[in-house]
Amino acid sequence: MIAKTLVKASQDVGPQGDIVSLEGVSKTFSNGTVALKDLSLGIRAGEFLSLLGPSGCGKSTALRIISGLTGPTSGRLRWPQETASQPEHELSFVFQEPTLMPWATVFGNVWLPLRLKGISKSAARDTVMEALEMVGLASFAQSYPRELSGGMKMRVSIARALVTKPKVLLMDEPFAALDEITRFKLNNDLLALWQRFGWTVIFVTHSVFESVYLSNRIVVMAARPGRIVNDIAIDAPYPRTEAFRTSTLYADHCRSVSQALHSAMDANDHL
Ligand SMILES: Nc1ncnc2c1ncn2[C@@H]1O[C@H](COP(=O)(O)OP(=O)(O)OP(=O)(O)O)[C@@H](O)[C@H]1O
Repeated sequence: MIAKTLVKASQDVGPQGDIVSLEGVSKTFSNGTVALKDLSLGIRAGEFLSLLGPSGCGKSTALRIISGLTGPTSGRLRWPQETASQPEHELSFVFQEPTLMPWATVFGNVWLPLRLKGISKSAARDTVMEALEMVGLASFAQSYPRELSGGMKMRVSIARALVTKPKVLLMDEPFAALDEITRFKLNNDLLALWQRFGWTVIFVTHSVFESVYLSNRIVVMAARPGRIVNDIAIDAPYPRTEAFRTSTLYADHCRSVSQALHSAMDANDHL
C-alpha cells in the first residue's frame, strides 16, 4: 500500500513543474550533527506539501535551506522557474511562535515587511488591510498583541507573511501550540486561502492527522541522518471540510501515513 503510493507520488513529480528543488542536499552542523543526508526533493508549483517526521529528522533544517536562512553543506537548492529578468522567488516564512512586536499594533506588525522595503504607512495601508481581511482581523488593526488570543496572534503572523504577496509559503509547525478547535479553524481558513490564491505551501508538522487533512502530498522523513523515506500522494479532493475529517477516506489515508511514520521511526531503532 505504502510502496504503491510512493511510486504514484514520484511519478507525478516532473522537473518541469518544480518551483523549487533540493538536489542531493546534505547539512552537517559544526558540532558534527548530520541534520540532512543526500536529500533530493522537487516541489511542484501549487502543491500543498507537508514534511512529516519525528523530532530531529531535519524538517526545520530543510525548510530553512529552502528559505535561504541557511545553506546546505553540499548539494544544491534550485528555483527552476526563475528567470534572469525575474530573479526573486517570493516566499514568506511562518514560524511556530507568532513573534509579534508587543509595542506595535496589529497594523504595525503586518506593515513591518513592507516597512523594511521602504514602503510608508500610508502607501502600505490598503495592502496591509487586505492581508488582515484575508485572515479575518481587519477590525483588530488598532489592537495590540496582548489583547489577542493565541489563534488571533497566529492569524496576524500569517497576515504578516501574506502582505508581501508571496508565491511560496513556508510554515514551520504554525499551529502546534494552539488548542484543537482553533487549529481546525485555522486549518480550514488556510486551505480556503491556498485554494483562492494558488500558493505553493511547504508545511512542517508532527501530526499525521493535520498533514492528511491539509496536504496533497506528504513527504515522510526519518532521523539520524535526516532523510526522506516515503512520498505519499493524498488524492482526496478539495475543498476539504469537517465532513472529510470524519470520512473513511480520511481515516484510510491517516492509517497509511501513520504506518509510514512508524516505519520511519523503526528505521532508527537499531541505530
Ligand atoms: N544550529 C544547530 N547546531 C547543531 N545542531 C543542530 C542545529 N540545528 C539543528 N540541529 C540538529 O539537527 C537535527 C535536525 O534538526 P531540525 O530542527 O531540522 O529537526 P526537526 O525535524 O525540525 O525537529 P523538531 O520536529 O524537533 O523541530 C537535530 O538533531 C538538531 O538537534
